[in-house]
Amino acid sequence: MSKNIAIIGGGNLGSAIAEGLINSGFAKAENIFITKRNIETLSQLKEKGAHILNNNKEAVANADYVILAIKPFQIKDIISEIRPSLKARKHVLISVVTGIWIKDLIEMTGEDFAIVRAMPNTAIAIQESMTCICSHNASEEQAGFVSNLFNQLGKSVIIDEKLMDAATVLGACGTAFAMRYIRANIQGGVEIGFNAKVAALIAAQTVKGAAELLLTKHTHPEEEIDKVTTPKGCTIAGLNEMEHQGLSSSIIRGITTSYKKIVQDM
Ligand SMILES: NC(=O)C1=CN([C@@H]2O[C@H](COP(=O)(O)OP(=O)(O)OC[C@H]3O[C@@H](n4cnc5c(N)ncnc54)[C@H](O)[C@@H]3O)[C@@H](O)[C@H]2O)C=CC1
Ligand SMILES: O=C(O)[C@@H]1CCC=N1
Repeated sequence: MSKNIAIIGGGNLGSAIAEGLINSGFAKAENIFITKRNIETLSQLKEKGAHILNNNKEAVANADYVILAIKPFQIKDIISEIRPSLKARKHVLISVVTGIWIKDLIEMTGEDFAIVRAMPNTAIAIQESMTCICSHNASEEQAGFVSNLFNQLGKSVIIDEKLMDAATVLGACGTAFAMRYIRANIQGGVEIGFNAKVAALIAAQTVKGAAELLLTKHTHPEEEIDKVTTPKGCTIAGLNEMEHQGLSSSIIRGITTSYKKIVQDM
């Protein structure tokens, strides 16, 4: 029997999850119940056959798995609103809300629920997310279902909840960090002769190819670098200059600064 999935909050992430689940074939559109206060922007999902609602309780009542994809400041009110429709032995709650811990969710729902925290990134829109997952009270079947769900939307890994802030920085903020690296390549590419469009294509596909090498061959980055660097050649000259200017150090410091910001704010 196919499971019904409610997505509470059809914004950037919520609608991308719905789209990815339908496009991958993991869920039929008719098994998805997605909510938003103003449902007009969800018309594409409606055309595909998903249930578009502005009633969270109705979505929950129809679902087995409930994905919470709203902003952190909204979660308390929304859980109070849907709480009467939640049934402990029926519903599994999946929160992608940044900085909301399982203990916070238990305070809002009570002890009896299977609760999953997931940290995806915006590449979920094209089924290329990296999603870190941890769970509480979930049966093997429920945890397996959630892992399968996120594996349809990219790759997933199970982590300890204490690493969720670190996952947010490396996996979710990481998309922005990678974009800035690509942007710098475009700027450099224009300075050495390409127009911006061609420079953007070369920069993005080169970064994609480099990432695919590591994911496919399971090699260490330095092993791949050795294959590119001709002795006395231009690659090592450029790389060493980047390191003299602090490339690795600035990335490490950016990551640890983001991490300190999350830990201090939450
Ligand atoms: N953007 C990112 O890179 C990542 C975001 N997150 C987390 O995911 C969550 C959602 O993020 P986004 O999709 O980017 O935000 P968003 O603002 O695009 O989506 C939230 C949606 O919830 C809807 N909403 C507001 N009140 C509602 C209500 N009472 N009932 C139903 N829907 C309601 C809003 O209309 C909006 O469409 C946030 O908690 C964020 O921290 C997690 C990982 C990465
Ligand atoms: O910048 C932020 O706070 C959020 C967390 C993950 C991505 N965006």
